[in-house]
Amino acid sequence: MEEKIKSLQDRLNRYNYEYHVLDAPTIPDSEYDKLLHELIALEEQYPEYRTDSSPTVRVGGAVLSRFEKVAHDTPMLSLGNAFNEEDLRAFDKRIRESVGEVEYMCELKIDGLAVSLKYEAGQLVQGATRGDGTVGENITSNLRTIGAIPLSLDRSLSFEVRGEAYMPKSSFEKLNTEREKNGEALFQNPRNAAAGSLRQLDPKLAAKRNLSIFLYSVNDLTELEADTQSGALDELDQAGFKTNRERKLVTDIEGVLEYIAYWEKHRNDLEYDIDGIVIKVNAFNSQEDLGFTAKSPRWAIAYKFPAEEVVT
Ligand SMILES: NC(=O)c1cnc(N)c2cc(Br)sc12
Repeated sequence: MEEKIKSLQDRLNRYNYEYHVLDAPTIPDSEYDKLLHELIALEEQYPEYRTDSSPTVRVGGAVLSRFEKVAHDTPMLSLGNAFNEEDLRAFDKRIRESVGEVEYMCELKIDGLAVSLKYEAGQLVQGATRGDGTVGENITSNLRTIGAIPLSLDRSLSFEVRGEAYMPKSSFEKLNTEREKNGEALFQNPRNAAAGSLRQLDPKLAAKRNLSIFLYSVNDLTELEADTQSGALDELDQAGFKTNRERKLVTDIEGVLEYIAYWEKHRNDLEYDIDGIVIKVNAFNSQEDLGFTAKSPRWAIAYKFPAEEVVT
């Protein structure tokens, strides 16, 4: 019986990955639900086989009275900002004067909530908010309800990954329509809705909010072979994490400016909100040479889109 339960758990975790990470389900939702209920019944009968990484425990957990504070192993820093081409060229000049010619990794700046996920031997052991950058809140039970977050990895990796939890625009519209019907206050934007959802003390409520996540950095690189940001993101893909596929490696600041111009024009075609572009020096050895200021990395900058005129 253990084999049957284990294989059903693995099968459902795979389907979950296809649906939430690849956005390419291979079975209809009805089939997934049928198999999930079959597994729930079997785990009721044989609770000794209900492991922490079983797909049936995504929406478990008691209702918390408050969130425990957790200290981050290394601070979750913010980024320096650039508001125009001049700022970007100044950033590029400073980089090149310091470490010579570099490649840049361009990534969309997701308008959500920065979170940290910790894995030990391939198991998700902790999920936390950024908080003040040094101390965050333990919201593991809420983050476990996000389908795009793997509860266990195929490889027995022990590391911390960081990313941005967000609410897709379509889920935001649906949520506000429902809240309007129930006479509840509306959320101003998907970012506030995502933050409000992850602050729910009852994970069953968070589970209903259809949140997702893009992972974009690994905190301790010992477990990875990659020596560039581009390589690290590809390894996160292979490890089963959802990363943002619009990323682009460019060879100079002209490439950065082209990427920014493209997404300034096409950002509304995305299924999620972005508030800018993150530009990073791609090579980790150059990142190490450049280091950090007290507040942010010297090897990255956030280009902020001009605030959109609100059409009243
Ligand atoms: N791709 C990235 O690095 C990225 C995307 N979206 C964001 N909101 C942030 C914030 C920091 Br700090 S980095 C980053």
